[in-house]
Amino acid sequence: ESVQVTDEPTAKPGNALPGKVLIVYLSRTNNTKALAEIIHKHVGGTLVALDLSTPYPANYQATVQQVARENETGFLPPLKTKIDSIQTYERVFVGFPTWGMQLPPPMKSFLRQYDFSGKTIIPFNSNGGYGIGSTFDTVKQLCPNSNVLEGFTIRGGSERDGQLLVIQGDKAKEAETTIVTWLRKINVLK
Ligand SMILES: Cc1cc2nc3c(=O)[nH]c(=O)nc-3n(C[C@H](O)[C@H](O)[C@H](O)COP(=O)(O)O)c2cc1C
Repeated sequence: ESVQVTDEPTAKPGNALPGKVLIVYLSRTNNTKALAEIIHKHVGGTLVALDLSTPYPANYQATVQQVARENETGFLPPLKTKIDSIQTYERVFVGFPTWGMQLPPPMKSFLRQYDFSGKTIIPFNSNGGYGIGSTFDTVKQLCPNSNVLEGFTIRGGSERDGQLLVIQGDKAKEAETTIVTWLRKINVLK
């Protein structure tokens, strides 16, 4: 089962808007997880890692090939993670890497599995240097009755080139600064 962490923001308490927040992220090499933790520090809420019933292979190339097949066939991998009382959340942050220039299949599973009507959806992304691809557009397509806010994207690792967790140390501090600027711009932080 995934670990769920619920608490108030640790940074500048009182600066986050009222309303229950859920932060759900998919992360293989922990770059997107680092972004999720920064958001959680400032906004609070419930932090949840998206885990699969059957994890992807450890091997990178095997994973790339499996994801390509899943994208071609529209296969939605079953999730181990279950969210209790999703209807109680007003704002849902969804974090994911770019995989094959698309939204990773497990995040497609998540967005298809629950009803996000009337909620605010806030995407965030890390990628290997090729950008968001179609990921943000797919989030909008899968949440037609939600208010999807401007997303956040940053360069993360490049597993293909042996770069795993990059968003740490000075890079995590830089990411925090740009994330806080973005959260203010989209009016999630005062
Ligand atoms: C299966 C797979 C496919 C990927 N495809 C892309 C891609 O199309 N474009 C890109 O910029 N990065 C791609 N990447 C790199 C990841 O987006 C990047 O390393 C990201 O920071 C990983 O996030 P994570 O550490 O949270 O797993 C891919 C990585 C994996 C594992």
